[in-house]
Amino acid sequence: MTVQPHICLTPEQVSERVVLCGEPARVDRIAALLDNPRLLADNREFRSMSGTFQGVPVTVCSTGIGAPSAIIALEELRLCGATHFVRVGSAGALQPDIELGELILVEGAVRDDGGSAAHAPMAYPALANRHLSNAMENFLSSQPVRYHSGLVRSHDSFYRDDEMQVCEYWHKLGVLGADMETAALMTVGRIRGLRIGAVLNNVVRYGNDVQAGISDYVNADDALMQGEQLAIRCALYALSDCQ
Ligand SMILES: O=P(O)(O)O[C@H]1O[C@H](CO)[C@@H](O)[C@H]1O
Ligand SMILES: O=c1cc[nH]c(=O)[nH]1
Repeated sequence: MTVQPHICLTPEQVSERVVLCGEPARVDRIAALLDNPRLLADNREFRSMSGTFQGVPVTVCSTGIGAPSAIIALEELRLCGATHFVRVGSAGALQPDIELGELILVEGAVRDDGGSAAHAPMAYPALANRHLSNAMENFLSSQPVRYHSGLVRSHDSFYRDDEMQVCEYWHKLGVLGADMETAALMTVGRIRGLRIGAVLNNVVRYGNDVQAGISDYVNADDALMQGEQLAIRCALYALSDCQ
């Protein structure tokens, strides 16, 4: 029985289907939608719970902020037998028509992070698994909400001196939003033969203050929490439905 060093889990505890999120507290909110939820481990940024959704065993694990810890979680969960992963994350919009609490279904990610670069040259794409994406699209198109599908940019820092110019650059190229882990998960996941999808909740309007937006999310603003709940349901339906 090998216990993985960071997530502190064994293969006996981990399901094939996993929901990933950055924030440890979000693990509890995701597990609240599972039957028979139970805490598995809580070490550093890696909090994990398990349960079932519509009869399908699901593990939920937080990855912390940024590519390095996301890759650690992904690799250790893979070594425990996980195969299908959906990231339920938050993002800042890079387009003005994306409202707070609206979701971005990620087709692929710009690899502007350092973690994925440690695993593959930059010419290698970061793409979502089409089965998981189709399942998420089926779910979202059945809901009375607006959502967006396309590219996001994964980065390593909000606090660059040229942050505004960087956002404008990717905005002009039609990228929908920014997060910090999706590109690394999709790159490393693809190399390892895993299925990776991502659905991101917009917590910052394009051009608005990132720190204020993230603070509203931390303070459980209503629209942002509704977006999160929808993203969680979307991920769980896709994981329980997808081959
Ligand atoms: O809300 P999570 O899933 O952590 O995602 C986003 O929020 C964090 C930054 O505030 C980064 O991890 C970014 O990717
Ligand atoms: O603007 C934002 C908000 C959340 N996460 C990001 O990476 N960027």
